Amino acid sequence: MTLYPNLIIDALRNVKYPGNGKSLVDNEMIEDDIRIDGNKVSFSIIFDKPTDPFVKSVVRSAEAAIKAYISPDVDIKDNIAVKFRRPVVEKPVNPLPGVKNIIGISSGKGGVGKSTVAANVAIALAAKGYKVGLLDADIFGPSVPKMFGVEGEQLYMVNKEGRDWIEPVEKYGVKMLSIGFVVDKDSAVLWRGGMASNALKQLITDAWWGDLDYFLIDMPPGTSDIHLTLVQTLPITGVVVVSTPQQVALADARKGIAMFRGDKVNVPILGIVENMAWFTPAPHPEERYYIFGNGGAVKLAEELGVNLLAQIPLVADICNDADCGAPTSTLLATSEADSTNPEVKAFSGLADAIVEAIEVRNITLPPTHKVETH
Ligand SMILES: Nc1ncnc2c1ncn2[C@@H]1O[C@H](COP(=O)(O)OP(=O)(O)OP(=O)(O)O)[C@@H](O)[C@H]1O
Repeated sequence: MTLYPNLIIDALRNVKYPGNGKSLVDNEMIEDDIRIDGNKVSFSIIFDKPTDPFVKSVVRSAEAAIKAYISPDVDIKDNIAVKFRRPVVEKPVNPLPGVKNIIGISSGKGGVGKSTVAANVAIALAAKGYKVGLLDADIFGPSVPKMFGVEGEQLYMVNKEGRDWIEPVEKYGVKMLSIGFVVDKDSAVLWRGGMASNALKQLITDAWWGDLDYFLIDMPPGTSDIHLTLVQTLPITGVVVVSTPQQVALADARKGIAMFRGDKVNVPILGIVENMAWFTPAPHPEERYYIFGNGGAVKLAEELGVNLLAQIPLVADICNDADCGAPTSTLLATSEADSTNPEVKAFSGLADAIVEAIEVRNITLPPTHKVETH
């Protein structure tokens, strides 16, 4: 009887691993250490983990297959060694080592102006001289590219440190990427959770964000798998919650805050922004009409013990400027800057309030940790 390794392999093709019904060979469970010495054959079978319930039965089936398909004279009994794949220990790495502060911009409810606030704050911070990044993670309505006038922008790669990275689009001094660049706007919401999460992770970890003072993330409204992905991918320094004065919006903001404050997530709340706090007609800048209610956000902030970072008026120009691809805060960086313009002042004041809240948070609280997956 002449024995050779392929004969052994062919016999083992008949042994199925009960865990998935595929053969030991297809599962790459046969170690490349087959030894033949006369009639004596030895080799190793590799299992994922020592707790695998099929170790014994698989070894017995392999012995039987070799005797059945080659010859009963093969000396195989007790010659099969069992090995286990080494567990892959993931080192906790900081995916954005050059980023000092990561700020989530969130809302309990859609349509309250979260993206408008994120875009204007990012641009205001850049106008004040900070290095700023903005990630539009709102898979339900990625609106930041439109607000920056870069819809349909082609993404480029940049080679740094020996590999290719996605290069964020830079406009108004802000480095920006949007889930809208990689997912068709109308179908994003139909993506299976895992696909959207993976695309988002790529925009965080495979992009060359470089050194940033503030990395803002426009989160989807409410609570979703995407929130979980974000807190598992990044140590978020703090969250800004945007709400309108309506009771329904405030109730949802309260739920959002509870999620971030929960034991499992544990991300500090930097404060609440009350958007569309009142309506001021352009010809009468001193007048305020509280069309969505008055005082609700102030009360909620007090009750939950968080800052009310700013009250932003409802002004047609805020909407028009964003629709035209040049959010109101771009005026801060131009000679058109008008210190009496209430909406420009409101966003500038909000940017200052966020800088201050981050400073206080960094002094009073330990760094946030990514939420670990088990
Ligand atoms: N203070 C404001 N004054 C006037 N219009 C505003 C103001 N804030 C936001 N808007 C307008 O309201 C609409 C919704 O804003 P935006 O897209 O920022 O909301 P959102 O909370 O991000 O919504 P979604 O969660 O659905 O993405 C936009 O047309 C925007 O221009």
